[in-house]
Amino acid sequence: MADAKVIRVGDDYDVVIGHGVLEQVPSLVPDGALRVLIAHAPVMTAVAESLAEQLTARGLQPTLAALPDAEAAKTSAVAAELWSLLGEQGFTRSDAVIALGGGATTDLGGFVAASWLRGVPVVQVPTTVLGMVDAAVGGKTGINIPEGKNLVGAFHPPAAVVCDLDLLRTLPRADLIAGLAEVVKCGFIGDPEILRLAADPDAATDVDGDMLPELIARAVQVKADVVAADLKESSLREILNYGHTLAHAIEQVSGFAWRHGDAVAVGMVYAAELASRAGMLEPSVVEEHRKALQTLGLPTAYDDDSAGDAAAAQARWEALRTAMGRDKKTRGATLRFVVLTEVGEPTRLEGPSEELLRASYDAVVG
Ligand SMILES: NC(=O)c1ccc[n+]([C@@H]2O[C@H](COP(=O)([O-])OP(=O)(O)OC[C@H]3O[C@@H](n4cnc5c(N)ncnc54)[C@H](O)[C@@H]3O)[C@@H](O)[C@H]2O)c1
Ligand SMILES: O=C(O)C(=O)C[C@@H](O)[C@H](O)[C@H](O)COP(=O)(O)O
Ligand SMILES: [Zn+2]
Repeated sequence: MADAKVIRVGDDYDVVIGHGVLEQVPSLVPDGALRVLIAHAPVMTAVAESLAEQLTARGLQPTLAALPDAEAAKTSAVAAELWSLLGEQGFTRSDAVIALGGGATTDLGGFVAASWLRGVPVVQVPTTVLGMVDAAVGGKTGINIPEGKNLVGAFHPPAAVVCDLDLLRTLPRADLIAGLAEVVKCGFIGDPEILRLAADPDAATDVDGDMLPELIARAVQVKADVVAADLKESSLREILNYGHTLAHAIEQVSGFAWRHGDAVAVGMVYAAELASRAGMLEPSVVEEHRKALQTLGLPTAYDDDSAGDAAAAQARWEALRTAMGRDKKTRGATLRFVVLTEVGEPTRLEGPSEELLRASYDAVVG
């Protein structure tokens, strides 16, 4: 096994990043656990079974639960099924959950751990780039409801996060690239060196090279520094939500046909357009967003499918505008956006006018 990198989140837990680090998972299950739920993405069944064997060899009692794929896992029905399973199996407060999969799996697994007996330990084992750099780190857990994305959830920091880069070998390229949107986000909000490194798309997407682990580690470091200072998003943590106001609306309105990372890419261009039109950001930095994202193969425009139908286009905008009103940064009727004044300098834009919201949207509609 090549050297693993370990990033500590505050005084709380480690994020282990490297090839072959999956074997560390059993030793990271907190002492005192007897029963361990492995909630996993369907594609991770073989990995989950092998992990279960390792846990059994250590005297633990694993239970496997294959979740529905992707966003279909993040529902109250799936959470309720797992609560029943934990109840049937007699999981106590010293028992633990392992979430093994992409961000949807770690969000759901984390939420079940947060809510079972008001909180049992969770070891997060992300298997997508997005899960490694973002979803599994920082303790935001949650599910979707018909009214919106991530509207129910809890802050529940993990006991450990294990990012085994070997698992990325089977990840479809489109999902790998979507995960890089959150890496680019970290470049724009906190570590501009990421943007320089990510300008080489071949290196950035090579699972066996040195660049992807470097990008993953840098993005985790940005997130670790932020959540260590402001776990519950009283203020600073909002910067991790850069691009997410429109992104979550796009995901919701498309019925989750859009990948989260792809939507975040468009959402960042939208936030940059807003800031530029509000006189807070140089237009050249808006173009820098488009270039950084397009270089990696990420979308920078939203195709609203209205094909010249003005009424359909207006209805789509209204649906997105309603969904943006449910963003967690909104206060009362006031929309609040994370925007930049320059690369690496995030701030907030509060209560932009409807005209500004719409003009910036028109600038990102493909
Ligand atoms: N809690 C947070 O802080 C946070 C941060 C960012 C994103 N998120 C959430 O994360 C979710 C997006 O995560 P995602 O992009 O990982 O999507 P995902 O979990 O839906 O996974 C994408 C696809 O990849 C498949 N997959 C996962 N790992 C694989 C592997 N190693 N090989 C082959 N296929 C694999 C999955 O089965 C799925 O079909 C969204 O729900 C988003 O809201 C949460
Ligand atoms: O960790 C955070 O804080 C983030 O905002 C990270 C985001 O990338 C992530 O998508 C998060 O789930 C969004 O949270 P929400 O509070 O807007 O639902
Ligand atoms: Zn995100």
